[in-house]
Amino acid sequence: MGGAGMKAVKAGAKYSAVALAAALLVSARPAPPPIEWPVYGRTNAALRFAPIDQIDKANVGSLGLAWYQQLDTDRGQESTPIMVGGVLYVSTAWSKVFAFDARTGKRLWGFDPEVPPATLPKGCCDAINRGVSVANGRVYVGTLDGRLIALDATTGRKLWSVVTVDQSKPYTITGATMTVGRLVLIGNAGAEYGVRGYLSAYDGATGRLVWRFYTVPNPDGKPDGQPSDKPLRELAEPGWFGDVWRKAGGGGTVWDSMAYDAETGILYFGVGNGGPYDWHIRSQGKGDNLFLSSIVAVKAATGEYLWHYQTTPEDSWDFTATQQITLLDADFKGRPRKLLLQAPKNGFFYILDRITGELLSAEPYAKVNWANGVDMKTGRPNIVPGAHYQEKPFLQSPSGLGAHSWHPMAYSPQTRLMYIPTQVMSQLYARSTDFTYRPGHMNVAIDTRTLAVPDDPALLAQMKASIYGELIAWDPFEHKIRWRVKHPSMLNGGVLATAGGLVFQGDAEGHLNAYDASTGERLWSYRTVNGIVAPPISYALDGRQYVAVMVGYGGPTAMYGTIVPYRPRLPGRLMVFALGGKTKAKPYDIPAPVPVNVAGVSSAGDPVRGLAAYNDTCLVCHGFSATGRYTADLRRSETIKDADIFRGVVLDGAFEQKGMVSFAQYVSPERAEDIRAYLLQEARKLVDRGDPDAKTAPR
Ligand SMILES: O=C(O)c1cc(C(=O)O)c2c(n1)C(=O)C(=O)c1cc(C(=O)O)[nH]c1-2
Ligand SMILES: [Ca+2]
Repeated sequence: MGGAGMKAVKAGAKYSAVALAAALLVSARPAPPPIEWPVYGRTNAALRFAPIDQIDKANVGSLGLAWYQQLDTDRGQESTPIMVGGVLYVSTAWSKVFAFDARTGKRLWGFDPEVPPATLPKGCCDAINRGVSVANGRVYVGTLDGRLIALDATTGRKLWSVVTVDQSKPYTITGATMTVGRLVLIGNAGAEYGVRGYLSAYDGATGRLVWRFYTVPNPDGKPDGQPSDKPLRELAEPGWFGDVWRKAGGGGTVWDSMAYDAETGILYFGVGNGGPYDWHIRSQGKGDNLFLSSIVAVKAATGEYLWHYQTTPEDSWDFTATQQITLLDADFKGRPRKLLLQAPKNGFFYILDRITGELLSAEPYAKVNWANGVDMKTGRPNIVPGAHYQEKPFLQSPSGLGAHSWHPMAYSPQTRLMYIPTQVMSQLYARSTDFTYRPGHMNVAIDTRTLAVPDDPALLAQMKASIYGELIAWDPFEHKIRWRVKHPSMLNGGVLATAGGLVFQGDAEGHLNAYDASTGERLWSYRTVNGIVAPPISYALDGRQYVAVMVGYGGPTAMYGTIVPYRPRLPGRLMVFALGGKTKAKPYDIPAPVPVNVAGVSSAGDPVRGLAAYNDTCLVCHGFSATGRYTADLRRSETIKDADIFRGVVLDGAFEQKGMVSFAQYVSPERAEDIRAYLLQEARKLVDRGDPDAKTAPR
């Protein structure tokens, strides 16, 4: 018997009869052996299933906080903690890395790669990082500004660092690294801005580049001297047209998922959307634009191409196939097969034969109106007329945020269900009539003005009600949702399934929840106050099962201010739970909402031009219609009251230390004044409405 059961009994006795009964159940169970969470998806097949059952349906009610650590950043925390050798390794916003004793929470070391704040405007989605990999005594992290760094796992000392991107271009890195044998793999991001995507494999001991797989053709028409040359020449190049993609780089960033099958030596990775979005602008409305929105299989050792499956040919919608790739050996139609499962943004759930790439199943797991199913003979979606939004705007489901984004899903072999965190949201896609490629800017080539938050309270209420999140229990073999839980907001946490018959997920409102994996009944909930987007993990040490999660809301939700509940930006935390845990987290210091005060303030700028400039430059962080959350609410900012002060912030970088760097290379002084005029207009709308936002406090 390990100590865990006994500890739980003692703790339970202090609390309630229910907790005591639950803890007694625990003590009847053999203590779990040590079980690690050694890689991003727990195994390289990425089921995110923890084979530990100490915490189960009967006793989860007595789960409590064992320890926590407050982080030094209040931006989005997306990382999956890695637990090996009794140490928890996490990355945080700004690509920092920390090591903690997994039992006690004692901090062992920290590493700050000192990412320049000026990197922030190069990225779409906050200063996030999804995690490290740990192998051969080293910890590997990709940094927002495009470096790959190896640290000594014992001391956190830097061993080597290489630049993996052209830092003069708008590349960023948000994805977790992955190690396969002696190789460390890292992708990059930036398809919204204009880059060419690729995946790199480095020698983990030295940092030497071993191979690189580019996902779209070289705009110069030259070979790269890499294993992607041949498939790009033979398969991809004939399907790209015109010049716009050459300037913009084409997109196809590998910003999230990878999976590895050690038995076959095959590496799988997901490729992102096209840049710019509109296929008619990007490629003259012709060609499939390989390998955009594709799952690609290569030999891990060499990067040699094996097969690909393109989920969204003719991508015009930011439909990435970078979402989690899960490898599963299971019976499919009565025959044991090696399967690959993915729920990409486009709303279809795909099952492929992972050896041959053959498409076995493609069924919608969410509302899909851009395609009438997938043709199983050709593997192509039947794209509906009008979905390309050329004649008129198209109200599309799913939205560009995806029915499912990077937030990890989990599969339980016990229930044979896939638990997927989804978004219920449609998006009005409208053609941009005046697109010209501008280096370093957002280069999406859609009209973002159609995405404005409505002023009319009734329309706004309608919009809010139509956008939310769900956790669905998807039966991949019967194509049915077995249960669903509705969340008030979209973009909730990633998912963990455990052998205790439980599914854990955090939500945007800041609860960590445990559900019955069979029914979806909520059995336990812990209020963190901050929001959660990261996935929980579970491990066992000294006979005690732990559940760990990074807490801290952020990511692209900043764009959707008014349509998600008000959350002030709060410092992130790593929180670790166990049965009978009784640590009390210190209450957050929650700042009061700032009232709007623009009486008597005027501007010589033009608010209409200001809106266009704002959407180009400010929108991604400060939100549609300036309603953004998690960054300064510009309608309440003192800076908009004075032209000189506003210019000082926008053009001279007065708030650089907060991450608001100078935008002088993107915005002229005249345009800055137009933006100020637009912000004053939006602030006055708040005043006219009686500032309802300011009354909303965190629940
Ligand atoms: O095309 C890209 O390069 C790219 C990168 C990223 C990223 O690096 O996080 C996201 C996206 N696209 C994207 O489309 C998207 O919806 C998204 C959501 C998030 C997030 O962290 O929540 N990142 C990204
Ligand atoms: Ca994207």
